[in-house]
Amino acid sequence: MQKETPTLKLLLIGNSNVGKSSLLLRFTDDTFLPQEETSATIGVDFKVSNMEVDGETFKLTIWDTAGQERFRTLTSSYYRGAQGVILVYDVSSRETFDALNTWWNEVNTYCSSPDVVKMIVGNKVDKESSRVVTHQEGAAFARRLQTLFVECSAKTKVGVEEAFEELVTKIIETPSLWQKRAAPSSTVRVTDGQQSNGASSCSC
Ligand SMILES: Nc1nc2c(ncn2[C@@H]2O[C@H](COP(=O)(O)OP(=O)(O)OP(=O)(O)O)[C@@H](O)[C@H]2O)c(=O)[nH]1
Repeated sequence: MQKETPTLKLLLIGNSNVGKSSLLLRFTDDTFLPQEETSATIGVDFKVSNMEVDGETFKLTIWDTAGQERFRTLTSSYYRGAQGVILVYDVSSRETFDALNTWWNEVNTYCSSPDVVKMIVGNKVDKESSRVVTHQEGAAFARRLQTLFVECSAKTKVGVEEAFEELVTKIIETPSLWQKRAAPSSTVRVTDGQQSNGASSCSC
């Protein structure tokens, strides 16, 4: 019998305009859209990508959520089943960095499992001349919250792949997040009203 590809759910959150959709597009399609071609995310969007780690393929479903409050609906359902959450800010905007406290509280409200891997990402490092949040500040904040921390640029590509790789590697190092004890193949479980064959896991 063919082995099922483990599926991981990752979530991008953070203020509007910090570059969540751009990070996702850079990671999945290696593309960056200029300002005039981008638009605010409405509700939620997601893309699927495969990643190989130590010879094993993982299927990533990466959810891009709206930063604008008026476009955020069904918040708790975004988080359901997520194994990794990326909290994004813009290094050239103090307001987006300060808002991480609010995003952090939201994660802790909706992700009850302490195992869910969180990563803080400072985006737009290409805008070095208008940077207002230093690398040290970002790193210190992440250290205080005991999360992973990466700076990157969706525009220049710097750090983007590394961010996703580090997050996924950390998730894989936490088997409780993605491995289900092998259920007999004939077993069908019912979760949240939906049928599931026990292939993927839910942590939140
Ligand atoms: N210079 C620079 N601009 C970026 C970068 N990433 C995104 N942008 C720009 O920032 C703007 C917002 O990017 P989005 O990816 O739409 O931001 P978002 O966080 O998804 O916004 P919402 O969908 O409203 O939550 C766009 O004009 C992007 O082109 C980056 O790394 N560097």
